[in-house]
Amino acid sequence: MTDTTYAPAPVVPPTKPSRPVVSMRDVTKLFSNGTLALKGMSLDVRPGEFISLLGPSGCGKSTALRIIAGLGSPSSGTIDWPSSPVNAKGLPEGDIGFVFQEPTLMPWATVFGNVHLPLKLRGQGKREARDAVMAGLASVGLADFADSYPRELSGGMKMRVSIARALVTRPRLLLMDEPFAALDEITRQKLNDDVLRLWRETGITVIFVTHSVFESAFLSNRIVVMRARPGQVHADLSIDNGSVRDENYRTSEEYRATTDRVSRALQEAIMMGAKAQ
Ligand SMILES: Nc1ncnc2c1ncn2[C@@H]1O[C@H](COP(=O)(O)OP(=O)(O)OP(=O)(O)O)[C@@H](O)[C@H]1O
Repeated sequence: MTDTTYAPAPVVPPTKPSRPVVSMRDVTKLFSNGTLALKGMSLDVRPGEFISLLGPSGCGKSTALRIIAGLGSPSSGTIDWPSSPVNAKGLPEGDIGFVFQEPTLMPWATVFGNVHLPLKLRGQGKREARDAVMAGLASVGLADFADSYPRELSGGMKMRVSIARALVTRPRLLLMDEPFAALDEITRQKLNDDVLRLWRETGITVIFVTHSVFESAFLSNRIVVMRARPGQVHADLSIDNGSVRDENYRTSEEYRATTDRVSRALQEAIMMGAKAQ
């Protein structure tokens, strides 16, 4: 008879289920012109996720993002920000950064002035905000351009300023609505790398709207594929493959397999949207 001693089971601390950053429940959006932009959309966004909303034109990606930002309200259903302080209107206060497709910089203000704006609106003068603004500019590689004006910058640099401005208040949630769609491929890849680095360094939660299978598969650990007529969630794909998303990943078999999987889901979504027409 052998005397078998078993190693004690490792003690696994009970994981506290973290509250979602955003919780959408059965959200429908009917615009006054009769367009049903979203129907029955439910989505729980967990802390630290990088989610892409991917889908054909008109499937309601931007509408969903605006509702998540508190910039639009659902016609029915609910939207909650369970982890954020909310103001008297029930909207999350200062906890969400938004980056649009256009950098929307103030042309008359310097790069410093543009990034300072959200802090200025909170009552912080230049001197008080200086460290935060300069740290924000350094995080996007633009510390040397603080005194430049937007007209002196390339498209990619303007977008970097826009990202620094969105992050300067240290929001918990960053919403990005096709931020790189108008940029050339090389600049876009560089900015994809930068966004991933910022996501890793800050632990921020990101929701990223895109039309691009390749961009979504490179960036996200979860892809919500939407379909149109009416806009709704078609598939919710986990892309958490543990791989480091770097230059090697772009040419890896794993990335190719992921883009195939995402492409198939998108094709299905497009076909079902077309049938519904
Ligand atoms: N303010 C509005 N009033 C009326 N209809 C609207 C409004 N905003 C969006 N829509 C419509 O709602 C639907 C969803 O639009 P939305 O912009 O959310 O889609 P999207 O998936 O972001 O599209 P795209 O990829 O082309 O930007 C579309 O049919 C659009 O025309």
